[in-house]
Amino acid sequence: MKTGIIQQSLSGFYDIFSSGKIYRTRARGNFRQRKIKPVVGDHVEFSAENQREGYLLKILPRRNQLVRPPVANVDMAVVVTSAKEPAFSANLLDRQLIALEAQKITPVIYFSKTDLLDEDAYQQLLPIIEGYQRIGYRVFANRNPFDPQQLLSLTADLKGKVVTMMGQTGAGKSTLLNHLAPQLELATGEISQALQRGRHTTRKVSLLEVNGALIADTPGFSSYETFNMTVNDLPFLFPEMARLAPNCKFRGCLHLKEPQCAVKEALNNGIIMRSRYDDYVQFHELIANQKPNYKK
Ligand SMILES: Nc1nc2c(ncn2[C@@H]2O[C@H](COP(=O)(O)OP(=O)(O)OP(=O)(O)O)[C@@H](O)[C@H]2O)c(=O)[nH]1
Ligand SMILES: [Zn+2]
Repeated sequence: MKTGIIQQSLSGFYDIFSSGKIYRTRARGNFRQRKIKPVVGDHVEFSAENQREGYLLKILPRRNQLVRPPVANVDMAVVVTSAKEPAFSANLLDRQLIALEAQKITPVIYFSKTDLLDEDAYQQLLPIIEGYQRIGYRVFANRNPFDPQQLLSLTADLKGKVVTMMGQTGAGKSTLLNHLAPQLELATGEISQALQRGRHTTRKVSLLEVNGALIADTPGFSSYETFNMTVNDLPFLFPEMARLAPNCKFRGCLHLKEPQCAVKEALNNGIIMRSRYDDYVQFHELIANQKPNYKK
């Protein structure tokens, strides 16, 4: 018995990465009767005499699972955030960050198009960059988005992880992938095409090996989806607020109107970014007013 990660799922076959090799397997008969369908990124047990005909035996518990693209056990997402064209939006960035926090996927923030900013505009971006760094996020925001040193350290962060790209259309996801993996020119050509194609087209999903990382060849879930967390979970998806919550007078403090709230105090002392807090309040209201779509 061997263990590995499903790299690609294609008309009934599952290609599995295991100790540097790829094994083509099929699901065992009894497997199909169960409800659970293997997806790319699944950690699995399988048996194989050779690399061409093996059997997928068992899916190990999933840490998380994305629907678009269908990938399990995603470790990290690169949030490609445009500094200009389209203009930087802290609100959009925060939406993406909480969606990732909710799934326990580590965000990495990569600012694209910083080369298009004039010096004044770049200086204005610096406190924002520092703000996100203070929260604890890894932020890449070099003046030159394709600075070789920056690309190397991003590559180092992704190494050994299952990664998906995230970011609004036009942010520069495929451009970044092309820079991370110029050696994959053909494959990344396919990526660009795949990204151009409509979202409604079903296509195969695979994890591409890029400098030791496994990167989903289609971008991650959209941040425009409805918020699928509760108002009580929301404060925990802002790490800087979650850290302070134990100091609030009330347990379960939502940091809104409650007295002796450590988060509000930190906000007034300039420790918590105003834009983050405003987004928190806005998301809270959106969730509170959202009609549950899973119950009839
Ligand atoms: N100057 C500059 N242009 C960039 C940068 N990143 C991307 N672009 C340009 O922005 C446009 C959009 O980039 P893409 O990589 O296609 O964006 P995407 O996020 O993959 O977009 P979708 O496929 O629509 O989701 C292209 O014309 C890129 O050449 C950057 O850092 N600097
Ligand atoms: Zn509070």
